[in-house]
Amino acid sequence: MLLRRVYAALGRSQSSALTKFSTNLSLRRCVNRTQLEFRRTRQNLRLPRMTSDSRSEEMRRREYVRLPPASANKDVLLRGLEAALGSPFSSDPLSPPGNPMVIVISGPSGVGKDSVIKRLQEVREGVHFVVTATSRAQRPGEVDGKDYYFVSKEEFLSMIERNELLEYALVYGDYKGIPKQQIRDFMAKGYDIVLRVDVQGAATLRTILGNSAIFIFLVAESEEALVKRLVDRKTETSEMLLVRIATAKEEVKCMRDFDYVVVNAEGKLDGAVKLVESIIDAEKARTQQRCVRL
Ligand SMILES: Nc1ncnc2c1ncn2[C@@H]1O[C@H](COP(=O)(O)OP(=O)(O)OP(=O)(O)O)[C@@H](O)[C@H]1O
Repeated sequence: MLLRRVYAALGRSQSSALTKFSTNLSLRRCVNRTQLEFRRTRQNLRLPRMTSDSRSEEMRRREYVRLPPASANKDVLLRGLEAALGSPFSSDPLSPPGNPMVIVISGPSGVGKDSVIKRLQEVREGVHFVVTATSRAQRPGEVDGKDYYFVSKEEFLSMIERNELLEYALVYGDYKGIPKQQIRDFMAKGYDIVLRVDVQGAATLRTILGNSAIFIFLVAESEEALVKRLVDRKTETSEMLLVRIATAKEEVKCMRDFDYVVVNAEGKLDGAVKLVESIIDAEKARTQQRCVRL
């Protein structure tokens, strides 16, 4: 229909004249393509050949729609083009609205998950880091609703029963889980959601969310760098370090199950955060947006 209008506005003679005299190669290609598409559309839709009635209607339209010359006043030219096309130009955005998304950040212990997320929240607006619910006792200095949602074991079990958790795990005798409602609430406000889980948690989330979420695997630049970082943190005993390092060696093998890998190199935290931001931006530019349903 639109192509027919264009043809009506141009008229066959003008159309071929445009093709003949256009020195702009891309415009010529565009015109050729338009003509080809018009022919194809006609064939695909099996549009009826013009009857004498429809032909006279086209003739009438050609008389009414007189395109102003390109040298005309811009407003006049725009109105003329709109009239020829039969509808006003819309100022609505042409790109799809960037859906709020769920970003799962995982990686071996000590790689810098907390550091990257903390920095990401400082430099980027519209990102909500989901506060995990836990049945663990509150430690001095921890803030309820900021570090964790502290709930009793009974409360946690009833949350499981009511299917209120996206994923949960029993870690050293304490429950930890991701409340679904918090994700729904913030997504409804347009926030992108960041989840921080260990590698096993990420595998569970992949089963639940499939490709609707983005999975990012954080790594250090080398095994040696990771070990040094863990040692420097001075939060683990030698035995705990041994377990964490052995686990990390296994976890790195899961990298291929993730969508992206981001290197958090020594002293280059901002570089890693920038790359995470670029991933989010690129995902927002996808023509086929991921869509999380909980
Ligand atoms: N790019 C970096 N360069 C140097 N040190 C870093 C970098 N990123 C993080 N660190 C440091 O490494 C240590 C571990 O970081 P962090 O606690 O964020 O890791 P994590 O992956 O959240 O660990 P865990 O899973 O054990 O909680 C911290 O002392 C942090 O300050």
